[in-house]
Amino acid sequence: GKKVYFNNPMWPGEAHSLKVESILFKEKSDYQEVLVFESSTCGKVLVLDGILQLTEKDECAYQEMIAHLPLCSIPSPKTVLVVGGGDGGVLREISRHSSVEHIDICEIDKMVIDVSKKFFPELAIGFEDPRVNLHVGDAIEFLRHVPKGKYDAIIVDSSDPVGPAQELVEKPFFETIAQALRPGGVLCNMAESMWLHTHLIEDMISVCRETFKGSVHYAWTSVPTYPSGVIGFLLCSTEGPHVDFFNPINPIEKLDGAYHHKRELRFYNSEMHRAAFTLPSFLKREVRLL
Ligand SMILES: NCCCN[C@H]1CC[C@H](N)CC1
Repeated sequence: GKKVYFNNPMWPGEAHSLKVESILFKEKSDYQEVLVFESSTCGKVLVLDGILQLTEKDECAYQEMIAHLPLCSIPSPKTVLVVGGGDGGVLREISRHSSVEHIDICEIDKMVIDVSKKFFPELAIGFEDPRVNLHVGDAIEFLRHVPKGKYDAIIVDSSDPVGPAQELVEKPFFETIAQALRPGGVLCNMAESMWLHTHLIEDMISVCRETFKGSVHYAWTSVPTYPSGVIGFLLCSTEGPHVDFFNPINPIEKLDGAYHHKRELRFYNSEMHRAAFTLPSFLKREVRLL
């Protein structure tokens, strides 16, 4: 029959295509168009406003890295906040940490949560953890009412800074994150592709260097279906007890919860953690990490 392909916009003039078997869901929420389709090669795919968010095949890389890079960098994370992350995948990973007692998640679009529960049960299982407190709303508003120094770790699992997530890369937002973290607390923020967004990364790093007086580092990993096949993370710590992001003080291998929800880790381990912070020379120069 007719070949139907979804084209994920990579950068002007570039796109990554996935063959579509069938469309499973397509509706507009109050914030964006939500699309789910069955692909020929990567399982089910979640798309928001035409931009690929995750596929069943490689979501493990993104969700495991964005959750364990921060949580394995501090001795005993207890309180965690997730900004975005409405598909539940990051929650699934956080719940591997038995030291965690309280998880807040602030997702602006309830349709993303409902769609994930229906089509991505292996991710939405994260919402079943009794430590999870769901807040549906704007994270900027949510963070305004958070007591100073409440969280050990904050994970910003956002979509691209266009549309609903635009404000999540601006300085005021990072300032509210810093005040919500305890001394020596950590932020892990999705930070785009080193091949496509070096100026955005440069801007984010300079804002974070002004805002987080501990340390600021860029890490990256392979997610084949993301633009250019890689995605980055900004790891920041507030002033206080030193955080050595390069050597996990709380290695996942020693956690009993490493095997959780009857699901083993598929991607993250302590070697991948260390490797994630090694950077190509062009990036070191671009973001003045030389
Ligand atoms: N929990 C999955 C969220 C995915 N985050 C983003 C999707 C769009 C990409 N260009 C960047 C990561």
